[in-house]
Amino acid sequence: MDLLKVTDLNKSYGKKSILRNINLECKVGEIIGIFGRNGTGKSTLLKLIFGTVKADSILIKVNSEIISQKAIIPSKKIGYLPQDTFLPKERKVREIIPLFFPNGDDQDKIFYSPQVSSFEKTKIGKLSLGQLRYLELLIIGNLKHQFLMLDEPFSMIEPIYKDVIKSLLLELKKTKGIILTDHYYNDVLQITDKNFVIKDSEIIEIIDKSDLVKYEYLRSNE
Ligand SMILES: Nc1ncnc2c1ncn2[C@@H]1O[C@H](COP(=O)(O)OP(=O)(O)OP(=O)(O)O)[C@@H](O)[C@H]1O
Repeated sequence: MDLLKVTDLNKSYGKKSILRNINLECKVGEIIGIFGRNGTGKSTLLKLIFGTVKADSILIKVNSEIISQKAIIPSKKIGYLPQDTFLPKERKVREIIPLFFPNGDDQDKIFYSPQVSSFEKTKIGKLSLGQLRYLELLIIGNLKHQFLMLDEPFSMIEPIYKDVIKSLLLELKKTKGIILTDHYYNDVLQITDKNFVIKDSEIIEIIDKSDLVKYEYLRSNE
């Protein structure tokens, strides 16, 4: 199984240490959840692994191959779902899909995915937040990357689409490794294989929800 290994990751902004001595691994077939209070560095961690924020130090390996931060995007080994939408509002869904997938078979995979026929004629700007996030995940998830960094895939999503997105992520993990962060911890914990919390710039593996209380992400274990 392919393995993404991040070691010796350090990031500061000015004198403020955001992430210190972070080591993290993700295998194809795994979904890893990252928790942490606002501003603890979750988005920064994903951007560092995707290469769009420069680290003070970082070693990224896919299997035995070392990949510099600059080489990550061209390598097409790691995909990234940003917190904010990246699709143009004025275009219809069915116009967008061929822009990402020139090949007809690849396009069909998206067009025939659950729910897509119900909104393929809609403009991106008119989609519900759930439809939009699901479409973004379908696009990112069907590109060829072995690993995906997903920043808040469930944020503001209505329950029906949360379930559609969870099913999609469980399907994607059969062929990819996924690292995601989201404050919707119950949804995250339902689909993850391993979980971590970032606290005081360090990353700590957690076993269950009670650890989220222990590390002061949650107030009580409800
Ligand atoms: N370009 C930047 N310059 C200076 N500080 C920054 C910059 N980007 C992020 N930060 C700081 O780094 C810290 C981590 O930010 P980050 O967005 O990674 O947090 P987060 O854990 O994803 O938060 P949230 O849960 O609110 O999304 C914050 O204190 C933020 O203010």
